Amino acid sequence: MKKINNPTRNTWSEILKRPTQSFADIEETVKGIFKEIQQKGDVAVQKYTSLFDGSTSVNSLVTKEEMEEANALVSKELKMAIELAKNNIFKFHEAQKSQKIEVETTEGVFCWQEKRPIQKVGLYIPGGSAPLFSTVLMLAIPAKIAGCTEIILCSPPNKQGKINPAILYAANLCGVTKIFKVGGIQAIGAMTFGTETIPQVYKIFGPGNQFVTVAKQVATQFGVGIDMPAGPSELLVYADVTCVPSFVASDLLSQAEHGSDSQVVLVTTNKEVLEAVEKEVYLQLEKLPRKEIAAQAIEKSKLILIENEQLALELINEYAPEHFIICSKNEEFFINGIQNAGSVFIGNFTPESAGDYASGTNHTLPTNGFAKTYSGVNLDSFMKSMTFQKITEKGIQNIGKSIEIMAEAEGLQAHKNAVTLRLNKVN
Ligand SMILES: NC(=O)c1ccc[n+]([C@@H]2O[C@H](COP(=O)([O-])OP(=O)(O)OC[C@H]3O[C@@H](n4cnc5c(N)ncnc54)[C@H](O)[C@@H]3O)[C@@H](O)[C@H]2O)c1
Ligand SMILES: N[C@H](CO)Cc1c[nH]c[nH+]1
Ligand SMILES: [Zn+2]
Repeated sequence: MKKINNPTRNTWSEILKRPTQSFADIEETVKGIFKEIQQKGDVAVQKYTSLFDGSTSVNSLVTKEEMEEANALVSKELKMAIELAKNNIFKFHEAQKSQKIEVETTEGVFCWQEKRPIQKVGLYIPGGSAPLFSTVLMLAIPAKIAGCTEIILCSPPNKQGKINPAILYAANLCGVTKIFKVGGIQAIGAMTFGTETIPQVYKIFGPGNQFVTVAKQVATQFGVGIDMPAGPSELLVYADVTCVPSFVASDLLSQAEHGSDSQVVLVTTNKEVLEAVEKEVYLQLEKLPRKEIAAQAIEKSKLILIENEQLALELINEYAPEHFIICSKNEEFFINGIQNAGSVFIGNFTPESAGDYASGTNHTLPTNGFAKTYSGVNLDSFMKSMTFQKITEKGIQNIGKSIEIMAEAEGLQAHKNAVTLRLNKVN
């Protein structure tokens, strides 16, 4: 872990750079694969599934038999754990439903806003390095609550052409319509353009590695919506003397183990805290089954000692972490001051893993600084707001003159006429 002592502000952006490849590094690869998918459909998808995932299976659609097999393979214990998580995620997202907003802005002028589900959605479930069946819950539950009618799912197969049974079990439990054994850039391309087998969708959701994330960003150039860039996991912890160093270390390692390109950062004003956490990280790392992956992320991670809490807060807002843990006696200061973070975890007994699995909040969150502008997945991600208006004769009399004047001032006579004709009728 790299220790950094009181970095000056002009060094922050360099220190806080993410260890992933840039958009430009990957864009051309994505565009090449997308072009082939547009031209050759399933054949191109199969070619890249074989190249990147080593699966030569021809049929990408998961069959009823495969679903039944998966159901039998998932243990009762795991099914019960999934049930608890599902209930909490459902409760939190169901509560995000909002009411129709209706306002009579001027007498006789009625404006209202209502939400409608996005009809066709595609969910991407990562499966390259770990089968993230928890992500199925995070995406399919709000999609169902929103009322999306076509919910398809893509996830990479293993070399035997199979998807992890827990992913299939969770998908079935949450009402996913169709599941396809396709991952990476080729999955995003297939959902963007549609193939003979995989339907085109209106919006693509879900996290993934840097290839998936860039592919989603490129997909927007072809008219598909995306939730947000949700790439390699990140965690920033602010800790003071009230923290438990072993807890902090366990949180840092929890995100480091996602991938060698994960990024974890500790910020503190206390040298002893910094050293105690560092020691704990290396102690715990030794015992992890995914030690090699986590070690690569830890090697690039940062331990930042900073002068005071105000500066710490400014640095954290500049970094805009996907996950932000606050372990401080001044937690209110950080809660009130945090402007840019995907999801915030407060106190010694709130591990980030709780949000990853079962507390109820969504774990599909913006990375790479996108927390400055994007929200994490929530119920509204699966809906659009539509506005409506109805104007009475009295209403057009009340606002018509203003519209005529404004239209004339913009030089748009036809706009003015649309009002004048009506005013002539009612006056
Ligand atoms: N931000 C979030 O909300 C969030 C949530 C969960 C997971 N994640 C992140 O998701 C990621 C999951 O990554 P993963 O790799 O395990 O699974 P993945 O499913 O995202 O990616 C695997 C796919 O990547 C493609 N691929 C691999 N190497 C390639 C190459 N050289 N060129 C082109 N394509 C290639 C393959 O097609 C493969 O199917 C992790 O980085 C994790 O941190 C983020
Ligand atoms: N931490 C990930 C989001 O960055 C989500 C996840 C799923 N499973 C475990 N973790
Ligand atoms: Zn995680």
